Formats: sequence, structure tokens, C-alpha cells
Amino acid sequence: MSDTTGENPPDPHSLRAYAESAIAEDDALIAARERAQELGAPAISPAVGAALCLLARLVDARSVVEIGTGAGVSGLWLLGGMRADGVLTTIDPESEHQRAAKLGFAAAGVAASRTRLINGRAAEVLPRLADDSYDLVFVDGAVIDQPRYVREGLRLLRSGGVLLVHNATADGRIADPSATDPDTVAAREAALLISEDDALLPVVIPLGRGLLAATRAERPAPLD
Ligand SMILES: C[S@@+](CC[C@H](N)C(=O)[O-])C[C@H]1O[C@@H](n2cnc3c(N)ncnc32)[C@H](O)[C@@H]1O
Repeated sequence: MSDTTGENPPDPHSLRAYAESAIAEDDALIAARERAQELGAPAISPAVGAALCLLARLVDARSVVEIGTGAGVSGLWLLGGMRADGVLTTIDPESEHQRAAKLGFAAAGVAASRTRLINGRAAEVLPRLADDSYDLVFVDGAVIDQPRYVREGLRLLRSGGVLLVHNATADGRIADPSATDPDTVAAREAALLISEDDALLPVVIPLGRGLLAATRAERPAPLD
């Protein structure tokens, strides 16, 4: 499994390495990535960022919620795909991380009105957000909390919206039946919540640490 710290890079000849190398980041993203490294807030990989940007564009996202601001690398990619008047609501309990993200958003020329940085724990903040009102929900907090975030994320998501869970594979352990550590169990529970919901169309995208994407399909009208 590739990681974004560079400690465990993918085989340079693998499809995954190719997918990562095919994405070029601009100066604002490169600087944000450096801040993330300094703060120890691991950022999504460039290919995951490009996937986020693409999906935000495809759903014409105006309202996005992010769990785990970090230093703003994923936020910058999401904002790049969102509508020009779209607002990113991003939650993180670490004020230092959010200060770095704010710096990165300003350096990229993002208007302050387009970001709502909420300093707090997602478990306390998410219940205050409105049902069915977000086009995209991006989950990138602790793996152990994924089931809770998926439940809340599905409540927030509008019909036709997209839920994205990063590190959905618990660093690749999800496919190993002998792995029963708490993170892997939590990642399995989150994946099951999604796969057992008939209204969702899910896919695991094997980029970065694994991105689980699911859209809430608009239900077809019943036949007479
Ligand atoms: C992997 S980093 C996020 C990286 C970011 N999404 C990016 O790609 O640039 C995880 C972040 O989750 C935050 N976090 C930890 N506990 C949290 C919680 N209970 N609620 C929300 N965020 C949390 C951490 O402070 C950290 O900044």
C-alpha cells in the first residue's frame, strides 16, 4: 500500500505509481503538502486529490463537508472541483492544523467566504449539520471512527451526492481475514454499512490509502 509520507513508496513500475506520477500539483498544493509533513498530518496522495476534484466536479458540488482538515491538501483539491460559489465545511480539533490549512487556502487565492473551518471533534460537530444538504462528504479522520462518520455522512448527503472514505482499507489490512485489530474491524464495519444499503452504489478506488466512494442513487419511480 502506498503512503503519502514517502516511507513506503509504491513499486515504481506499478499501475499505482503511474497513477500518482501522472498528477502534477501546483505551488499552493506543494507548499500545503510541506506544511502537512511538518505538522505530522499525513495528506492524501496527488491521485486521491485528483479523484476528489473530479468527483466534486461531477456532482457540481456547492456544499461539501470534510472530516479531518489536516493542513488543507484535500481541501484545496476539493475546492478546485467545486462550483465557484461552493463552500467547504471542514472539521478538525487541532487548531494548528487548521491555521496551516487557512494559510494554504489564502495562498491559493480561495476567498475566505468559501471555507468554513470548524475547530472541534467531528462526533460533536456533525450532529449539528443539516440532513440531506451536502453534495459530497469526505471522511479522513481516525479509522476507528469511520463507522460513526459514515452513519452521520449518509444523513448529511443529498440524493445523488457522494460519500468518500479515505484509508477505507485500514492500510490494506481489510482484505486479510486474519486481521482483527480495532482499526481493521472499524473499516470493515464502515464498508458493510455502505454495501448493505441498497440506495448506495459503492466502489473501492485503489489509489493512495484506498478510497471508498459511494453515491446515493436517486430511486427510480415505481412502475405502475
Ligand atoms: C489524515 S489527516 C487529514 C489530512 C487531510 N484530509 C489532507 O489530506 O490534507 C487527519 C486529520 O484528522 C484530524 N482529526 C483527529 N481526530 C479528529 C476528530 N475527532 N474529528 C475531526 N478530525 C479529527 C487530525 O487532527 C488530522 O488533522
